[in-house]
Amino acid sequence: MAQRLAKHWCLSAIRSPLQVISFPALQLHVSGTAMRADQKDFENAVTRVKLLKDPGNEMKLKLYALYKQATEGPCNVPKPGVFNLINKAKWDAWNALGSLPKETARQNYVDLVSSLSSSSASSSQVKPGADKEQQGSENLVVTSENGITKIMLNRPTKKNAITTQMYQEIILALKAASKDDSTITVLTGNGDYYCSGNDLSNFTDVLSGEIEEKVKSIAILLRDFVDCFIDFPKPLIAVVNGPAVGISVTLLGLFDAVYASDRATFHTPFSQLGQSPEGCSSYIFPKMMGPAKAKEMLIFGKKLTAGEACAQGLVTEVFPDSTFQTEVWTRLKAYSKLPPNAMRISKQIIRNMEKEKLHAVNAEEVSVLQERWLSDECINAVMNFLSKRAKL
Ligand SMILES: CCCCC/C=C/C(=O)SCCNC(=O)CCNC(=O)[C@H](O)C(C)(C)COP(=O)(O)OP(=O)(O)OC[C@H]1O[C@@H](n2cnc3c(N)ncnc32)[C@H](O)[C@@H]1OP(=O)(O)O
Repeated sequence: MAQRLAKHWCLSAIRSPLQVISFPALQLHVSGTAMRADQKDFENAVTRVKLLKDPGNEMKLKLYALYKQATEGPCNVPKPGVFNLINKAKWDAWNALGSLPKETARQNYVDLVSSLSSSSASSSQVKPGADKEQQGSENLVVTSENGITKIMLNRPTKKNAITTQMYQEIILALKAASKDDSTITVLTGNGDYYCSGNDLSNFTDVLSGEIEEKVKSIAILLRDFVDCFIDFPKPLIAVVNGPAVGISVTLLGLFDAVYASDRATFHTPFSQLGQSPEGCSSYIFPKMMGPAKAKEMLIFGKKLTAGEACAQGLVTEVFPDSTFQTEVWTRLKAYSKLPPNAMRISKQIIRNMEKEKLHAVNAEEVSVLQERWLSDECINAVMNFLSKRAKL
């Protein structure tokens, strides 16, 4: 099964064969190689590359070619047939490296990943300063105004599904918000959905290396991501503008207030996806709503309406969709004027009782999920979702 998935993932790494087939032969010489990359640097780069924002087909081919050259040496496998577009493009890229020594390929690979990492990190850096500051990236818009930092998921055509790049950007945005001069922080979505959860294609863009490594790097990312919510020091409010799925629901237990439109629904289809709960929900949900209701959601995937979620304690208050934004933002503006230190201290005293426990729960949930992601049940469910939408 793992092999079947690897094949599927590798194919989906290059989605547009016509685009890559015209890619010119390349002989890559990245400059700035004063420091020689050792095997450890190379392995780190292989792990890091899986967390990068999609660099595009051209760059993927460069990375692929350098990886092959660094690990196997010059290309000496038969050229794929003319109709095998994807593999032919990959073969061409590798073959174009000629007799480039393995060590140089390894160095070039490490340098290339470093340059991609720094450009992707700088595009999501949060800058201090002006009152209405626009930060983040295309998929995550961060603004700060009138004492409120707003982090908005901005991928409405994909129902705000969270990519690995977005997880990293949210971590950076939360870290910056914890230090900026705003009083409260808000997470919301753009468009008709709040968030459709984890982007299911996060598991598919394997360029090279083992699936197990990819899963390991996503597990580390997930743990860091949830840790940020556990440790966030200021009042954190979710403005749930529409349906919420998966991790966007489970995380709500770590917020200080959850305001929902009456159009919102709350769905955690983990069993359907062959997965298990995260976001500390396995601990918080039973405490919050009682074990019976929590299990209906987390084991059987029962979808709740906003009214039901409010009755279970997951949502603070529900507003009619027609007046949702006006009513909620009026409320938030008033909260943002409360004394910030008092709010932080009150949050701290409540959170500190449980912080250690929450970190332990997070670690345990992630470790279970890491195994789930490699299970037949999970692989089949993800492939099923993606294959229905495949455009190739
Ligand atoms: C760091 C790792 C964390 C791992 C832990 C997290 C776990 C989870 O979050 S589990 C939950 C995962 N999410 C889902 O299973 C939801 C999957 N999506 C759907 O079921 C549906 O798309 C929908 C109910 C959210 C919306 O249905 P509908 O109104 O019919 O709209 P479409 O299905 O046509 O979606 C429009 C567009 O958006 C893409 N999309 C939606 N959700 C996701 C997603 N989670 N991942 C990737 N892509 C998603 C969908 O494919 C459509 O794209 P196009 O076909 O390109 O238009």
